[in-house]
Amino acid sequence: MRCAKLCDVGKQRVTGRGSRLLDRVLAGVPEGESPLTHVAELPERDAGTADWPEWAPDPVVSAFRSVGVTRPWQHQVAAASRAWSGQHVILATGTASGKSLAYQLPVLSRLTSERRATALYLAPTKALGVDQLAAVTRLGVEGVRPAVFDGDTPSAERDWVRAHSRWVFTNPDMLHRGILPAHSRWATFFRRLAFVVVDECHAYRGVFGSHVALLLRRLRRVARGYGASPVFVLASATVSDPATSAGRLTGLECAAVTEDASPRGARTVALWEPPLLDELAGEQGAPVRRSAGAEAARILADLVVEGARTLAFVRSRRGAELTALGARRVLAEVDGGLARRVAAYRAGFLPEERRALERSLASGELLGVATTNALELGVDICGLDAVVVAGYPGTLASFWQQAGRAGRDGDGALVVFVARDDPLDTYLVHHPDAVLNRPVEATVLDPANPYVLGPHLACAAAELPLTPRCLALFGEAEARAVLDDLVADGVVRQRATGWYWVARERPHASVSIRGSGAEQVCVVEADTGRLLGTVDPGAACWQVHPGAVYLHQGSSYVVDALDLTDGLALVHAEDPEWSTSPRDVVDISVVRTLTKQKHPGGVSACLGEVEVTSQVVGYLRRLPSGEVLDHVPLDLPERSLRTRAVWYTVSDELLHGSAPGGAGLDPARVPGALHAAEHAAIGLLPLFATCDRWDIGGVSTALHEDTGEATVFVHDGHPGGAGFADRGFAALVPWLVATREAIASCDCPAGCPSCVQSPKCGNGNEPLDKAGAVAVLDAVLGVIREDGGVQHGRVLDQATGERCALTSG
Ligand SMILES: Nc1ncnc2c1ncn2[C@@H]1O[C@H](COP(=O)(O)OP(=O)(O)OP(=O)(O)O)[C@@H](O)[C@H]1O
Repeated sequence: MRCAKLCDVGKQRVTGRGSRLLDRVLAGVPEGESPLTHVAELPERDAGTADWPEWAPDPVVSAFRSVGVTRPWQHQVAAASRAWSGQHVILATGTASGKSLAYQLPVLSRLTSERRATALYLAPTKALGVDQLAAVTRLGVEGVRPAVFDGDTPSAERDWVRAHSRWVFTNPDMLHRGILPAHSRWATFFRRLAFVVVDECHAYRGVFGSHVALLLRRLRRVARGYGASPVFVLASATVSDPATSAGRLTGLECAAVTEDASPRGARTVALWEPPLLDELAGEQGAPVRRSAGAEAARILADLVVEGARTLAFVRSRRGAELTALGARRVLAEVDGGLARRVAAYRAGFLPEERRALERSLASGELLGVATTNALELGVDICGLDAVVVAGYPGTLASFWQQAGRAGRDGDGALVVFVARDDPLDTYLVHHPDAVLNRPVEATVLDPANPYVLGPHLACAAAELPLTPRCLALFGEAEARAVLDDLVADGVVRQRATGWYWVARERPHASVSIRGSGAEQVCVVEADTGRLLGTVDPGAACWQVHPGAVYLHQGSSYVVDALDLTDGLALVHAEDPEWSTSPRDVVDISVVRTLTKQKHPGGVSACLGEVEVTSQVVGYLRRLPSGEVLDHVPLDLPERSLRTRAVWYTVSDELLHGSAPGGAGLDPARVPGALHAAEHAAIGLLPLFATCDRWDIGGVSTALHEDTGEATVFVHDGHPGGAGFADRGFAALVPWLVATREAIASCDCPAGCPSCVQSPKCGNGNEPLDKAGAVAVLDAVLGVIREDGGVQHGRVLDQATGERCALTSG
């Protein structure tokens, strides 16, 4: 397969700069050892411009002209005009397609024509908010007084911002903790609020997305309390089904503008799988691939030698440092001057430092930069000669955001995606359509999760009493049920007119919108007493167990002690050469089956509530090459989690049967086959739900006491779930097909991290049966397909005991 595709592409390869650069990078690879699995040529696209809309006041148009924008692009006018006419709108077009102008134009026009109107801008990161403020300030439109209001704003300035700024740039954290609880101090601002801009809205997914969805409903309620109904303008480089995603996030009907009319240079996209190494052994003696970071360093160095301005995106901060270092080392042997033109970039940079970096990349003074995704959002770096993406960044949205930095008008650019040792990456480099022709994944969030809804209803009640009329905003029935619990807990009091917050202290400070909502574990440097950060209590045993290497703002620390009772992890600064990966053992019981599809032939697929009991039992120390140093045991308490899971059961006849369609497995092979199928399924779910494999977990067993059959569970890692299991259930067939393909297309003999080994398996990746997993998945998929796919299944709702036809597949 590999060869055929390459030859096809080879024939039609054009001589653009992208393919010339790729040839240079491949020059040193021995014949027959090409790491390429696919090469695609993406054509150039011309700009589609439009006239400035008639409603845009002259001073605003002149401001844009003064920064070099002579004519807007068509999608900018389409989105801006919708927002101007009062329609909520989401603009979902590519990286660097000028999304900022699309919201700046209606907002600045309104602020110019209505001298009292105000606007709010929300960014997922502080840095992006500061960058966008700088862009609006540069436009210099009179009377707007744009200002940042975030955790870094000195208190002396805060009063000024509240009183005078007409366009406030902030983030969800500040809106939650600083603005909504003190809304009476913002009364004038809220009364005149005309627009809310939600930038990079695909960042709001999973539990964080569910929090932000409820936060936006709280914002709408407070604004309504002051008589305002602002228009929402959302922007994202890439979200799937944008109108639905925006609707779920804001609770409002949103129009979508998706046709991208910005110009784009031609790009050569190469998919690259590093070779398996003979000399290194991973867990259970499995082969290890050359690390994506090491491969990226070499590619980066080759591109720099060619004079190509290149960004290499690497998954971790440490990885970014190591990749830059690796590239510099290679270059030092060629030309010391070139080595100095490579740098690392990671989180924690100040806006001035980002600007300086943008300038030196644009001028060519810097040729190569290895970076984390800190450079993904809101950095005006585009038109580069090459981008190397080392390791799938988790979502297709992020992948295109990163790849979109490459592409110059006229002469092409190169994008190289280097697979990591991981089933999802393996799948992607062997299935180019899943990278090149697939719509980006749906943004999954679940504002009805009672664990998230409860804290937000408490905050809402503390902001303004909740009346029965408001409940529709928060999902009527779910909100009533959660309020009943809050009343029973004595947190809110119900009166004839509604629900009232009773305590003196407001609940906001104890609600973390970036985690589960529970009290956080503080990570403190023991020597200095400095608070480095906080960790979700549910994740503490994972992230800050004794001995864990903890990274903060690019610096490395090692955990000395974890005290779960006091919520404290003590660390010291240390940068060992290894990283650590925790191992846990997990048990699962079914609390309630919500939907069940029973397929004649021996397979059932279910979605439901489960109780997961897990215990971190040790951790692996691993070198950057992937080599495992040792396993260190730990003694930590069990943790119990009530969440949602998707699971399938397989009958003994189907597992053992040798008739056509049966897996034909000897009973002794079943545990290893199910275990391998479970690991790969966890690795592949992020292809369908915007989650990380660390957001989910799994259990497989040859006989589960609740189902009475061989069962594979994949569960959400957050209390109440974040929608990931639901998404897995909805996409069961394509998900299992991709899982099977990822296993089958890995060329290792008996299982490795690229297919069925899991980096967090509590059983030390034992037993695993790679061929058995393919046999089980073939048998399961055969039965489901025989039954006409999932759409024709029946649903058993055990909560009501009713049977109804399944409507979603
Ligand atoms: N109509 C236009 N004509 C020419 N240049 C434009 C136009 N609109 C925007 N630009 C320029 O395109 C670049 C990218 O714009 P912008 O940063 O708004 O894109 P974006 O879509 O928000 O990017 P990202 O995906 O990184 O968030 C900027 O330098 C901007 O000045």
